[in-house]
Formats: sequence, structure tokens, C-alpha cells
Amino acid sequence: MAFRKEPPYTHGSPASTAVVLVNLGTPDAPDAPSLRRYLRQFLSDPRVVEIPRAVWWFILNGIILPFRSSKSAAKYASIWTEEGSPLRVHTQRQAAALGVQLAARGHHQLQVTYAMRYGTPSLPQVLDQLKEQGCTRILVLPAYPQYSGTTTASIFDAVFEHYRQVRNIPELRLIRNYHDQDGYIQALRQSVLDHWELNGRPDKLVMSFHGVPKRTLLLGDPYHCECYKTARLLAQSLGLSEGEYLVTFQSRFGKAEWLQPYTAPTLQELGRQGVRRVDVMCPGFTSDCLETLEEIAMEVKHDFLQAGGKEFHFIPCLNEAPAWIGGMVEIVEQHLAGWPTMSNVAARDEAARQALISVERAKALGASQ
Ligand SMILES: C=CC1=C(C)c2cc3[nH]c(cc4nc(cc5[nH]c(cc1n2)c(C)c5CCC(=O)O)C(CCC(=O)O)=C4C)c(C)c3C=C
Ligand SMILES: [Fe+2]
Ligand SMILES: [Fe+2]
Repeated sequence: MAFRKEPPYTHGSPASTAVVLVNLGTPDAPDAPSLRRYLRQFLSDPRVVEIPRAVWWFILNGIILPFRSSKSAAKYASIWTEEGSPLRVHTQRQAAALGVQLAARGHHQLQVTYAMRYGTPSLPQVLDQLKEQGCTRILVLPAYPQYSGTTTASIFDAVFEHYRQVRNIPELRLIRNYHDQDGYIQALRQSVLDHWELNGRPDKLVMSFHGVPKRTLLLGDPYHCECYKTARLLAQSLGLSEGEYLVTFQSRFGKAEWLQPYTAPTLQELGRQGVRRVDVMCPGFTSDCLETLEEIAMEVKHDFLQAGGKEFHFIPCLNEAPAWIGGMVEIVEQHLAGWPTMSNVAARDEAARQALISVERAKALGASQ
């Protein structure tokens, strides 16, 4: 095996720790050639499609890429913004806001950046850059709250694959999931309450997660359970009873059975049953993207209204909501424990601040007893 020609670490660099927010990826442009490139890389990942390679190669190159690329390009064109793909725009803004908040909390020897599992900026590109900048500690934060072999594990694969070819590798931490972390659940709760404050409440709140093949659940993937745990915690935090919310799975791909109930048919059924208003949110997506803005807010909305529903609200993803940036700070700080990201002075100030909070808390508790 050959090692890459790698830059040495820059000693004494001010930011020796980096947080890398990693999202799925998105095409560079909403056109067929860009989609072909993106889908080829995405759908060639054995974590994503588990069909034997030789068979899959023919299906992918003979059927999927020729037909799906232009269809998907048209869908992307319907959500594309002046700044580019929504998924990329939100991921970039989240990383920037997270960096600002962490710096404000005293983490000065730390930088936050972002990378994509498929497409650009690629993980190898970003990890090389960080090395060049002297980062000797890397915390990988996947944009997926729920662990799935098809997504989270694939990011881990790409990180390991990259460092297999590097001689002098940094200290690494990988965040596996945060589907039940308070910072995430509270940010979701806030986004729902904000929507309800402006628009009133629905007859049903639908929580739609991205689907995966049912087979992965039977083979031990915890994704399904983690989605249900997120939904239960969110429903509890909103004070919803069982009949007031539903969990569904969207974006089925191919002919095999995926996790059920499927989102689109469920909403059609709700429309037929005379449910007047539904609010649909996608808690598994931390930023809006094709699957939320086109599939849910356009296609599924159309299906529900056609079937007899009267009002359809899409509750946007967390994106750059302040509560979510705060939630990410909480998650990241838990995983930074023991890593010196603060200057001595900032660390001392932060310790003093925490001590003061504890004293005030103890006083308040004492007073209330
Ligand atoms: C082929 C199987 C697929 C699996 C398994 C899968 C799992 C999975 N995906 C996400 C998140 C996203 N997927 C997105 C798009 C997308 N997903 C698939 C296929 C599988 N996903 C395809 C083919 C596409 C491309 C669009 C299309 O042609 O339909 C996106 C949106 C990206 C964007 O650019 O906006 C996200 C995000 C999760 C979380 C997940 C498993 C848990
Ligand atoms: Fe997907
Ligand atoms: Fe889709």
C-alpha cells in the first residue's frame, strides 16, 4: 500500500482541533451530467446498496443512471436556490454558526468546517486541508441524528479509508448518533412550537423519516428503533398523546420492501379518512434538501390534498435555527471532553462561569425546598 504524499503538521498552529460536520452530499448543479456523477458515486457505495456488485453494476449503468439522472435533475431544479443546493447552503451555514458559537464559549483553539460524503467538498479533500492547517485532533459530526449503516457507517468508512493512506494520522473521534440528546430534541420541539404559534395546531403531526430497506432492520441496524425513540421523546416533550402523531418513512428506492408505514400512501389515506389538517416534519434531516422540499412539501402535499385533505403544513428542518446551533454546541462539547480547545485564560473563565452557575442553581434549589 502506498502512503499519500502528505503535508507535515504545522506546529504551533492556533487551531489544533477541528469539528467536521459531514452531510450526505448533493449534485454540483441541477443538470443531468452533474446528477449522473453524484448518483454514480452515491449508489456505488456498498453501504447504500447491498446487491452483489456485478449484478448492481449492470442495473446502475444500464437502467438507473440513464433514466434517473435527468428526472432527478428536474426535481433538483425545482428547489435550487441562487446560492446553490439547499442541502449545501444549510450545511455550510450550520458549520459557520457552530464555529461562531463555540468560539463565543471560549473554544479558540478549534475550527469548524464541513464536508460531504458524496460530491464536494469531499471528505479526503477536507481532511487533507485540516492536516495542512496543523489539526492534530478531529471530531467528526455526521449530519444524521439516527445511526444507520447506510449513512453514518459510510461516513466512518470514508474517514478510515482516507487515513489508511496517511502515515501520521490525527487523534480521531466519531459521533455515532444523537437521536435522543436533549439539545436535538429540544431544538425540534422549539421548531414545532414556533410553527404552531403562527399557524395553530393540526389534527395530526406526521414525523417522516428517510426510509431504508426493511432487511437492514432484520439484520441488526438500529436506525428504525432510533427513529421511534426520537419520535417518542419529541411527542412527550410536546405533550402529544398517541393518536395525535404518526411516524412514517419516505423516499423508498427500488422494488424491495422498506420500513413501513410509507409516508405518501399514509397521507393519502389520512386525506381519504377526512383528516382536515396535517403538519409534516422530517426530524431525521437536520437540513432541508430534495427529500423534504420537493418530495414532502410538493409531492406528498399534492397527494394529501388530492385525496381530500384540506390543509397541509410542512414544518421546515432545523437548518440554522438558534436552538439547533445551541443543540450542536451541547453535543460537540460532550465529545470534546478532555481535548484542550480553550486557551488557559478562556478555560479558567469558563470554569469560573460554570462554578457560578452551580452555586446559583444550588441556591435556587435550596430556596424552593
Ligand atoms: C438507494 C438507497 C438509498 C438509501 C438506503 C438511502 C438512505 C438514506 N438517505 C438519507 C438522506 C438523504 N438522501 C437523499 C437523497 C437520495 N437518497 C437516495 C437513495 C437512498 N438513500 C437517492 C437516490 C437520493 C438522490 C435523489 C434522488 O435521485 O431521488 C438526500 C437529499 C440530498 C440532496 O441533495 O438534497 C438526503 C439528505 C438518509 C438519512 C438515509 C438513511 C437513513
Ligand atoms: Fe437517501
Ligand atoms: Fe426522494
